[in-house]
Amino acid sequence: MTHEMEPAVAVRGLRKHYGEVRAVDGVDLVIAPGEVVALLGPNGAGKSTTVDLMLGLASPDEGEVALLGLPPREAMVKGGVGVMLQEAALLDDVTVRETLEVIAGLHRTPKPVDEALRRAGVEELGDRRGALLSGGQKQRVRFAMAVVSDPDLLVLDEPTAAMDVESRRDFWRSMRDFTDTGRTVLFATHYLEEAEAYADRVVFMRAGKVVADGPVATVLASVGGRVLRATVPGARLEGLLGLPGVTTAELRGERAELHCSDPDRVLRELLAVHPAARDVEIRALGLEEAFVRLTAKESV
Ligand SMILES: Nc1ncnc2c1ncn2[C@@H]1O[C@H](COP(=O)(O)OP(=O)(O)OP(=O)(O)O)[C@@H](O)[C@H]1O
Repeated sequence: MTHEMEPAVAVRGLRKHYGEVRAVDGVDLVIAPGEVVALLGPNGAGKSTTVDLMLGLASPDEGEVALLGLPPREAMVKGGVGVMLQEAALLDDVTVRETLEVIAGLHRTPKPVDEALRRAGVEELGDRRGALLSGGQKQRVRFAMAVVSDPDLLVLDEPTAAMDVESRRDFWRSMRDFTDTGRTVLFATHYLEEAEAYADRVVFMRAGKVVADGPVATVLASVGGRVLRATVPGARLEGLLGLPGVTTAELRGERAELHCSDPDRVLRELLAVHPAARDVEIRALGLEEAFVRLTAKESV
């Protein structure tokens, strides 16, 4: 592989506004070769716009992008970057194999088409025309299209959007084979469990900005994440919120859920006020809860 000394992705001060909407509002992101990074955020956070700017499909108002040390278009033309976008068209009357042959023909050192089909787990779909593919099959074929150039960097926008559970599992198995060879992957997703399972690092966006960036465990720790649950007869929400160390609290019937960073302390405080509290559980915050807390704060 080439470009080993350069970051796979280097984005600095990226901005794109559409009228009043700050779709991307000052994003910095450096991804080292070999990293698998998930881009997360609620609808409208700016993930797709960031991906489009990174790939040179839209031009930024401000900021710079380098992929594998090159301007995006140059990196793409060289075949170093594989791309899987949600809306990538598949021609109805052309077979999957023919589509892949056309794409392979655009690159200098493509993989054999059969190998790309195999990597994407769609060997049996080679002779199928685009019109006859299901939504999930189309996504797998788009993956084959993205890897046929044998790229060092793969950028995927919601790759598993139309897939059922089994297809998603197969897809990620193919992806593992790809990343095991030291390639770099950036994928945007709404499935937090995919980020948790497959990414070395998560980047959370909200309102055009990066609000958290790091390994899953580090991001969870930064959100201060422990949850203490207990059955607390006679509890009232205001009282629970007033306990020292509690950041947020919920109460359903007698079952209380307290978010905090020091659950031992909160438990002592709770028992001091509510000696009858019982069925206590303490667990770490999940990525989904961290996501809600990181992305639901006051708008910036
Ligand atoms: N071409 C455009 N013209 C005007 N506004 C746009 C355009 N593209 C994106 N936006 C706006 O920019 C913001 C960010 O959109 P973007 O599609 O990047 O978000 P996203 O995080 O990818 O969302 P989703 O999870 O729904 O795909 C949104 O408010 C969107 O409406």
